Amino acid sequence: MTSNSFSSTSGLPPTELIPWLNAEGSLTAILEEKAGQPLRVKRSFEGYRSLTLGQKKQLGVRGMMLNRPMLAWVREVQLYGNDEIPWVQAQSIFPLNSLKGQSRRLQHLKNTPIGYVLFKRRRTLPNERFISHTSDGWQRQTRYDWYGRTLMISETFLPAFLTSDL
Ligand SMILES: C=C(O[C@@H]1C=C(C(=O)O)C=C[C@H]1O)C(=O)O
Repeated sequence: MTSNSFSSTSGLPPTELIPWLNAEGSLTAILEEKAGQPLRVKRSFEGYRSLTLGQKKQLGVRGMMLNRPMLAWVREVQLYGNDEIPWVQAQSIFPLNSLKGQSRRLQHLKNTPIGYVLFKRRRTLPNERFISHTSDGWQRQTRYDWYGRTLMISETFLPAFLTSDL
């Protein structure tokens, strides 16, 4: 179940981007289909960070917990299709309590796309999605419920994505 809310100062996204912003399931899978080759992932950051108030709210944190410091594992990447310049930049936030048991492997992905793990057994996952326009491009922020663990993935479609043959 996805509820999409468009919030932007410059009206609606370009028509050709809307199916990508709304796509259910793994973005990796449809980017690879478009590229005709495996997605290349370049990591720019991976490690523990203290969450901002905004990030805590996006993760659904409420009440007193909002005022407490909250650590999460954060991964920031650029995703490459069949171009020399990146199509998407992404940030994934895993609150520590979402990194128990099996999901600890999400901290050791290296250049494997998260999508390979998240959508390994299920084509789609329950989620709530927010779409907005940022200075880097149109962005979708998805809060996933992954077997009871909450994680937040933001994906921004960079200008190169729009100029590639859609
Ligand atoms: C979350 C997915 O994985 C993709 C891969 C990412 C990564 O490896 O860090 C981040 C965001 C996604 O675009 C997906 O396939 O939907």
